[in-house]
Amino acid sequence: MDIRLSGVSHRYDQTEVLRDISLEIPSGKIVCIVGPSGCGKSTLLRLIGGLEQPSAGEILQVGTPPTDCLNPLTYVFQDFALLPWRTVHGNISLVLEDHGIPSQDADDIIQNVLARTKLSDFAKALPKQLSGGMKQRVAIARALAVNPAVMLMDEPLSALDSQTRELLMDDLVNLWTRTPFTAVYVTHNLAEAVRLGHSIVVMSRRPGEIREIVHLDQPLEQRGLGNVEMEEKQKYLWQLMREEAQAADAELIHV
Ligand SMILES: Nc1ncnc2c1ncn2[C@@H]1O[C@H](COP(=O)(O)OP(=O)(O)OP(=O)(O)O)[C@@H](O)[C@H]1O
Repeated sequence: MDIRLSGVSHRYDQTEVLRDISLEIPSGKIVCIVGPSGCGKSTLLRLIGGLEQPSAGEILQVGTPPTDCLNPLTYVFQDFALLPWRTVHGNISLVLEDHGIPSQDADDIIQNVLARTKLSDFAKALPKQLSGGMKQRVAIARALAVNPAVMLMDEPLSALDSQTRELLMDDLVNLWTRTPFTAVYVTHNLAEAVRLGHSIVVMSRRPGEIREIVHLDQPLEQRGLGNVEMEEKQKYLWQLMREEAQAADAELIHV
């Protein structure tokens, strides 16, 4: 299933947040969204997820979700959003219980997503026993359990230290390489965007408009640390963003 945004604009009362966003999110690709603080990235994700309706324009789901899809649009948040009193297995089973999946089928799904996220040995652990990186892997496993058409990822790695972030990026690349998934991935971090994005949407400061869409052809598994082509792309993205980020910063100071 693809997602197609056409002429999407959004405002909160007097504040114009997004202006005339037209964008395709093709099935099986990761589309990163970058832009200065407050330019409307999270708002855009909420609009795609149907949590809010755009003030203008439309957002279409084109085609059908994958078979066995329980939830076409599934979020992965920065703060993991795990229930502290439930084990890893219990946190994942919760979303399947919500859909009335029989327990044997649910167990099969949980074993599968735990294996894919390298968490099989931690099924009985509680969130407080896990590192930040492991907690986010649980959140990703929980998202995968519903076999979503599109994962909506709002700065999923930004609460983690830089080494853990690198490891999680490798995990996401491995996960995608084995079974491609579709994601809209909001980040402030340009290194993350060039490591994970098949395309990178660069937004202007608020009201957020698309300034440019940068396409990256190099396969994800070839984009390790020190990759010269990716460093060039990252520099280019920063050039695009620098003025917008400075201006957004100045605007915030004068609020
Ligand atoms: N529910 C809301 N009601 C009113 N204003 C809102 C609401 N949600 C967001 N905003 C405003 O909309 C603008 C865009 O917010 P949003 O969180 O989408 O930006 P962002 O690009 O994700 O920001 P950041 O990079 O800092 O996370 C901000 O000025 C914010 O204050």
